[in-house]
Amino acid sequence: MTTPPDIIRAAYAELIVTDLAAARWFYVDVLGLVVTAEEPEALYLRAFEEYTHHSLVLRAGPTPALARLAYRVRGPEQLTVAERYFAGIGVETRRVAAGTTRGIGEAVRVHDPLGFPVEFFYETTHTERFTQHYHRQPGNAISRLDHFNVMVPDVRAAYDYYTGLGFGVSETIEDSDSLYATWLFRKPTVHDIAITGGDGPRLHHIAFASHERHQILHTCDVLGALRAEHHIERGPGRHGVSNAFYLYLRDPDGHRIEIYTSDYYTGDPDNPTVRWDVTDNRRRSFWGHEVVPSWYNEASEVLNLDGGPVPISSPPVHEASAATIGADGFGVAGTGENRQGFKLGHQA
Ligand SMILES: O=C1C=CC(S(=O)(=O)O)=CC1(O)O
Ligand SMILES: [Fe+2]
Repeated sequence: MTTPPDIIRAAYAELIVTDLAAARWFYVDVLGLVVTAEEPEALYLRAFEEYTHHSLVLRAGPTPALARLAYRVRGPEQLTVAERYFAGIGVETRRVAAGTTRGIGEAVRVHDPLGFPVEFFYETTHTERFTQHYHRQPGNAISRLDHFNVMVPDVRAAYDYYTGLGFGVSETIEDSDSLYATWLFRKPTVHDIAITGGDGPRLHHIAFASHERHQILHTCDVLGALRAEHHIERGPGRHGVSNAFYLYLRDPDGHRIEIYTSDYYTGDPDNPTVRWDVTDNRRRSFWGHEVVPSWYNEASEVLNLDGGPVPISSPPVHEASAATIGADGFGVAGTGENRQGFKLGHQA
């Protein structure tokens, strides 16, 4: 196998939204993201600390979906490295010209082994960093994109794929015979990508980071004041995994967005992996709050490199799921066509 591309970090995502005006209200008016560029069918948004052209593209389309996850690589020469690596593992690989996405240079796009549309790029149009433009920043100012979270039927296969790309493993949720979830990084924080077990390939969420917990709490107050509290899905709260203070929102199309702060540094080569037992009810919510079932079973479809939907498959039903355990939040009673609803794990 050839050398993998030198990935720096999770850099941007492109989401398909069915009502661009409604999405603009959510991401710009409510969350305060900065509009770098605006077209009749697309918005290019960035957070206050970012100087690359965008970290989120919202593109109008018929069905809500993830069009692309994009990682920035360390230099233009890494595009050829990426082409060779992904061709070597036998996945569809395409080089696209500069400007295929506004503000992004030449890039390599792949339909990765997990079924996700992923882009690797280096060149990007620089924009003004608004880090100290406090006069522009709302009370819930978001600083930067932090990570992607993807839902896949085979967590172990995703773990192997991403560690093969040179990602470090910061945390896991596991028991003696299963890996339920894992968090992997290239930048020296807890993760650039998290893997959640479930029907997939689907996008679980895109996460942005704020500097302060009060900025996250302000988003909750803003949504309450606007009578838009239904956009709050889970939290605010403190994660066990990552230690971050979190809030999960659903945008007008149902895409999940996390706002997150206070995780930790992982940049030393001997950074230890934190392994959570799946029955530890503090793993997802450190204060023991139950996780709402929608967080475990709803996620966004993904598109292939031609913009068509990618078929979804289900994970094998874990024998432990037949019991009511904290098997990562819920067990699925029964099997096959007898699958019942979901059982929430017992909160010890
Ligand atoms: O960013 C994250 C950090 C922690 C968690 S969890 O709910 O604590 O597992 C979920 C998450 O992947 O969104
Ligand atoms: Fe997250």
